[in-house]
Amino acid sequence: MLEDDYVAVEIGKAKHIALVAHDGKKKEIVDWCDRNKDILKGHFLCGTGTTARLISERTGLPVKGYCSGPLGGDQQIGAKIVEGQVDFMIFLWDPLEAQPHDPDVKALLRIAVVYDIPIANNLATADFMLNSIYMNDTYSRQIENFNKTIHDRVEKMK
Ligand SMILES: O=C(CO)COP(=O)(O)O
Repeated sequence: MLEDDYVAVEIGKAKHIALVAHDGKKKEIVDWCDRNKDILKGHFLCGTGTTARLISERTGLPVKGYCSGPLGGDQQIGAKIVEGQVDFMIFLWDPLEAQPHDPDVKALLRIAVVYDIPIANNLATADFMLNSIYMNDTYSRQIENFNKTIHDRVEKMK
């Protein structure tokens, strides 16, 4: 493996956290944020439209809201991941209900994996993440050097 196969992404102590929940999971995420607001207030929060609004209303924390999920909010959060503006995501998707924007949901989960973003899809995982030693420290993620991968593929085609 060559040194430049991977690039390091440095993350500061204050994390950029994306919060997303389907309707059947809204109560869970709002209650969880309320329970953890003393920790969350030290970080930058964003979320899909309705989730962000409900969390903000309950906890008083500032949560930057994007569009509602079915109207493109998942895609906006995905774009923020690509731009390096999300450090981890809590996405409580509902395993018991079909979503009209299922392709967007899949795309968001996919791009989060591509960029090695820690994702909590349930509250137990969210608890583990919030209590991780990395929450109070800097952290360095290693992501694949896509520029190099693409360059290598183009070279092979020549
Ligand atoms: O649909 C969502 C995630 O896929 C969430 O969107 P809202 O937070 O706007 O309900």
